[in-house]
Amino acid sequence: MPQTFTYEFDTPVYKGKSSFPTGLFINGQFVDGIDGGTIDVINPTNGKLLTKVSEGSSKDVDFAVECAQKAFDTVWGLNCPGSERGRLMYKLADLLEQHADEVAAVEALNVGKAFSWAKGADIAGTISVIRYYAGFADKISGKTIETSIDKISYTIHEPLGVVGQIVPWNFPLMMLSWKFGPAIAAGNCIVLKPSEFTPLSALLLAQLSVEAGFPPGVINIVTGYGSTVGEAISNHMHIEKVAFTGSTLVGRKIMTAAARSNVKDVTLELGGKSPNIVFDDCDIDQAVSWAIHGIYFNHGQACSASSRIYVHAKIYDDFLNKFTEKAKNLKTGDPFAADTYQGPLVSEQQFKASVLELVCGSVLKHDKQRVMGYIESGKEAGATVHLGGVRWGNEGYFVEPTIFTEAKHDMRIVQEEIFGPVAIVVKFEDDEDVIRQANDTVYGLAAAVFSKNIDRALRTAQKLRAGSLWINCANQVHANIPFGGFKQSGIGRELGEYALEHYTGIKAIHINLGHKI
Ligand SMILES: NC(=O)C1=CN([C@@H]2O[C@H](COP(=O)(O)OP(=O)(O)OC[C@H]3O[C@@H](n4cnc5c(N)ncnc54)[C@H](O)[C@@H]3O)[C@@H](O)[C@H]2O)C=CC1
Ligand code: BAL
Repeated sequence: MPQTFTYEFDTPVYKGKSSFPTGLFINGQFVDGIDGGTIDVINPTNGKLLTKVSEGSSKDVDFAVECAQKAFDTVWGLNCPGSERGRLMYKLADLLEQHADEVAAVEALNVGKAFSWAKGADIAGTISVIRYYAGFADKISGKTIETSIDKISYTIHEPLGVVGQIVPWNFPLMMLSWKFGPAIAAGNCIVLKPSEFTPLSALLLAQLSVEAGFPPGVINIVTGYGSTVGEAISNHMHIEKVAFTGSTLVGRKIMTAAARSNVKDVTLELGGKSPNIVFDDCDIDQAVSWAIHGIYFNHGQACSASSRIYVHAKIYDDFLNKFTEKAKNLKTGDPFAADTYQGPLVSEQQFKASVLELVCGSVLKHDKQRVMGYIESGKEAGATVHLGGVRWGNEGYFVEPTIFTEAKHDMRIVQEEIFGPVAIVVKFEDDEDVIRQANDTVYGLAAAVFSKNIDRALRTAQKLRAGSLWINCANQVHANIPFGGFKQSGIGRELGEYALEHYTGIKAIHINLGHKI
């Protein structure tokens, strides 16, 4: 029998209790992993053990896929009207809303993000995404296609079957919803792996899904490590599609596994190094505020973080002064204090200087930089630490909001994803040259442009190679608007109607009205 995690929150912003099982959620029940191990879940605010969750294995993935397939063949997929799928999804969204404070508190505790952001961004975003796709559940249809007088043709958009979903730790519930929403609305059953660092909110959602009334086997959550559960999902012969959000390194592994196994469909939402171009004719105070949000939201742990800020020489000093002043005043500390803007990074792994990336468990592939490592590399390469650049406090994984200036284009801090509260501010003079610099990375996830001159803003936006383009704003996502990247930032789109295309297969029906052979 799996253990239960019970936590009494007695904080300035939330008082209440949360309690849910910490097992794998398979076929509508919480169960222990077949091999019986557990994973420690650490509180990033103090580095101490919060709880343990069951450690899944490839055998548990096999069992989850079997249960999911059975549900798909009997009570879900084509056997369940879209209106009923939508009803259950709306019910789940309502339950999340009723429990919003509790869910936000669990997310804040496990991830280290401020409770106010967890509630206002993560949980509110999750609810709106589930509602958005619930509305689509009974509106997914094909079309008739004209060919000739003796033929009727039409298409059916069918669910794929069992789909795998691998979720990261930066927005655990929100990234779950981006995958869960379109998959379930379209009639698929899911086998989902949360990050081993942040599994708690997914388990709480699993508990709420029982109350919502989802049939057993439709939603399966297998907690575990990437190298076991994640690989088992991407290699599985009966999983028809895998959706992944995380590092480009793991994205490559997933594509390889998908190709080697059953050529499953793959969508990947990977890294970014998004440029933010601030022209001299912008509203400077607004540009500063958005730039702050662009890079420091979620402590910079966002693939769409506007981490490279290019500022026109004419306003560079003014912008930098204002930006620095605001960054200095972002309150770092306890996620449950009312005025906290940023808490700790999610884990010791993300905080520390470098992580040894192992291939096949033993061969050293490379020494991967993490946030403090990137800060050190920026200093060593000769960039100027204009603000921060150090740990905050003595425990947990806090990093002070940091600004680098005088960075050269080829430095690692300018080219690689840091995934922490680290802004690189660069001066530019020429519009064409800044577009060239902005595009000169392996990533193409997002970009922002600030100008009151609409021609200049749109001309620049046209030339930037990015999946999301923000004009006079930054780091914005919306349930209705597709999100995803060009280049090595990924494949496919999540959110919006576009995401549904990745969860349906198109069947073409030809009806012969008399053509003889
Ligand atoms: N695009 C995004 O939103 C995210 C990007 N990242 C980037 O990745 C960097 C490293 O963070 P990590 O936590 O190490 O990311 P990661 O890519 O290792 O982890 C993301 C998810 O993939 C799983 N995973 C790991 N190895 C796997 C494998 N071989 N097969 C299948 N699934 C696997 C993990 O268990 C987790 O659920 C970050 O510094 C950041 O640059 C990380 C998280 C989210
Ligand atoms: N990974 C999608 C949202 C973000 O990280 O910005």
